[in-house]
Amino acid sequence: MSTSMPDIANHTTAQTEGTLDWVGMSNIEMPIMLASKGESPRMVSAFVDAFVNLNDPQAKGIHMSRLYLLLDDLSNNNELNYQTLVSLLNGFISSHQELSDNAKVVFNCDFHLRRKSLISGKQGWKAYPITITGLLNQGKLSIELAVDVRYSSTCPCSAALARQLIQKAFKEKFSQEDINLEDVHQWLGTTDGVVATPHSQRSVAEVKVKLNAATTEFPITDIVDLVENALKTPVQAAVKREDEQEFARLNGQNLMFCEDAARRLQHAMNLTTSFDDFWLKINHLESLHAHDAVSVTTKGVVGGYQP
Ligand SMILES: Nc1nc2c(ncn2[C@@H]2O[C@H](COP(=O)(O)OP(=O)(O)OP(=O)(O)O)[C@@H](O)[C@H]2O)c(=O)[nH]1
Repeated sequence: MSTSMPDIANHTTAQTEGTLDWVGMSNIEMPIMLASKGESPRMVSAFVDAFVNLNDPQAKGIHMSRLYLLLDDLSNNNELNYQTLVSLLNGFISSHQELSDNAKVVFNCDFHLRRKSLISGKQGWKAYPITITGLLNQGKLSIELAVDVRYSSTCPCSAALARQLIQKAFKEKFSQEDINLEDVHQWLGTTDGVVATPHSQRSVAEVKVKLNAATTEFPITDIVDLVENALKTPVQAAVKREDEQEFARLNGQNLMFCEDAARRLQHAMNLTTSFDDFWLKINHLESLHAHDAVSVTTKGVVGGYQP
């Protein structure tokens, strides 16, 4: 049956000749069983990009269906882990002999983790947007994991300005003679006592790492833990009042410009040897401004990530 069908990709030549860096499909929707370090494999709803290069300047095109079916096989019969990702890339190339020698696959999804509340012992789900990218370029394998971690940042400048107003209100309210501990304590518990509050903002740390050859599992939870421990104020899932109060304390004790957050993370990332390279982008979605405050840094590897 299929022999009588026109096969443009095989039997036609290019109208205009030329090689192409990447040809394939993007945003393929697929459930994927994702394996990651320390977690049981779980089904994620992924958007996948699959590419090979087109080396033959005269060939009409690549065979999209072959890439799709290799992905579909992974989705149906296997789990996505370091080894199956490498096999997939090899399969992309071996299914395109004479046409391609480079392959790339990108998986985008949310990865859900149970996270503990700060004090109350409750737990809740948090979704972390992740991207896993596999690249086979001139035989060289490169696997990258990107994770977005949301947190809260309170502006140190705003905090200092608020403190100044609080000090001023205190001087206006009390004179040397009539300071009474109970009165001051009482007054501090009113909005007149804390006359100004600093602004804080929901913030996003975008982290990309190059996994090194010794890696056998995707270290998603390790990266999330590293970022959240360094920044101290991750957004929360289940929150009772005691958790909210602790969150307020942590915000007050971890005042951060976007530069502070980037340096904290840079320091934490430099302490681990698990990654060949890293790239960080800190986004403070300002509540003072309608624009964001942003900082970017990398490990500084020669020939590695560029800011
Ligand atoms: N290469 C290419 N294929 C496309 C594009 N858009 C849609 N397709 C379709 O992708 C389908 C699959 O192509 P192939 O993988 O070559 O399909 P096939 O010839 O049945 O499969 P093989 O026998 O394995 O070569 C074809 O029906 C193409 O028309 C495009 O922009 N480029």
